[in-house]
Amino acid sequence: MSELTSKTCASADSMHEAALKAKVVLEALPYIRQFHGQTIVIKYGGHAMVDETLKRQFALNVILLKYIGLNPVIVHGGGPQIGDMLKKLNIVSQFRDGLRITDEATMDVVEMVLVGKVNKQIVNQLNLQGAKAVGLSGKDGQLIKARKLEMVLERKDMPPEIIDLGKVGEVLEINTKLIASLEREGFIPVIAPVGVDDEGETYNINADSVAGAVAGALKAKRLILLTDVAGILDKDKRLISSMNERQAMQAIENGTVTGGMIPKIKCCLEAIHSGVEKAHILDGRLENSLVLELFTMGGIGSEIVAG
Ligand SMILES: Nc1ncnc2c1ncn2[C@@H]1O[C@H](COP(=O)(O)OP(=O)(O)O)[C@@H](O)[C@H]1O
Ligand SMILES: CC(=O)N[C@@H](CCC(=O)OP(=O)(O)O)C(=O)O
Repeated sequence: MSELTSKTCASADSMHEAALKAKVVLEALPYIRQFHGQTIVIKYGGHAMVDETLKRQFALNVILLKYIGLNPVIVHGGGPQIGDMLKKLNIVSQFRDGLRITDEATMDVVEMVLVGKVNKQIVNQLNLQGAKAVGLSGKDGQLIKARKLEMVLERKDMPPEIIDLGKVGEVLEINTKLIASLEREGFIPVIAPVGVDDEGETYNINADSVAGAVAGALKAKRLILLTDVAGILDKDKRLISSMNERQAMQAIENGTVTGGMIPKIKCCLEAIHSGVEKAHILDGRLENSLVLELFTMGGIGSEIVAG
C-alpha cells in the first residue's frame, strides 16, 4: 500500500513538473509569434565567453532562436582573448576611452585572435550543436567597410586634441545583402569586428560598435549586448529594467553610467535611431540569458526603448 502511495505521489509530482514545463513553453508563444522571421543581432562579448559549459549554452540558445523562426546574427568580441595573446607575445597594450590603441603588430594579433581563433570557435560550437553557421570578418564580401577613427577631444579654452589610436576604425557601411543571402539559405552569420577600407587597410573596431551598426543597417527587431554585468545599474547598483532614449542619455550625463557602459549605451541609442525597435544589455555569464530575456515577461537585463 505504502509503495502504491509513493508511486502515486511520484507520478503526481512528475505530472505537475510536466505541466509546468508545458506552461513555460506556452508562455513563450506570444514572443515567438512576435519575433518570427525577425532579425536579432547578438553581440557576444569576450567577457561572456567564460567556460565551455557557458559557450555551449550560448550556442544552444542561438540555435533555438533559429529553429523557432528568428534570424540571429552574431557579432563577437574577444577583448580579453586578444589581451592574453598580446601578453604571451610581450606586446604591451593600452586603451583610450575603452578602445585599444592598435599599432601594426597589435593589428596582426587582433586579426589572428578574432578571426582565426574566437570566430572559428563560435562557428564550430554552433555547427557541432546542429546549426549552419558561417564565420565572416569585415573583409569577407567587404562586409564591414571602415575608415580610421578620428578621436577628437574637446578642451576648454584650447584647440581640440586629435588622438591617434592607430589602426582603430569606425564603420562606414555594412554589406546587408551578404547577411540577407546567408539568412535566406538558413545560415547563421558570425561576424568578427575587423573592418576594411577601399585601399584594403585593416581596422580594429570595437565589437559593440559593429553590433550596433549591423543591427541598424539590418533594421533588426532587437540588438542584444551580452556583457559581464546584470545590465544598466543605477547609483545604488540596482538593475534598471527599462529606460527610454532620454533616460539613457541622462544616465550618461549625470555619471550614473561610466567606463565601458558609455559606448555600449551610445551604440544602443544609434541602433534605435536607425530603426531597431529595442536594445538590451544583459549578463552573458548567466545560463540561458538570451532565451530568458527574449521569451519571458520581465526579462532579466536592461532594455532601452525609443522615446
Ligand atoms: N551604471 C552602470 N551599470 C552597469 N555597468 C556599468 C555602469 N557604469 C559602468 N559600468 C561598467 O561597464 C562595464 C561593462 O563594459 P565593458 O567592460 O566594456 O564590457 P564588455 O567587455 O562586455 O564589452 C561593467 O562591467 C561595469 O564595470
Ligand atoms: C578598438 C577595440 O578596442 N577593439 C576591440 C575589439 C574586440 C572587442 O571589442 O571585444 P569585447 O567586446 O570582448 O571587449 C579590442 O581590440 O579589444
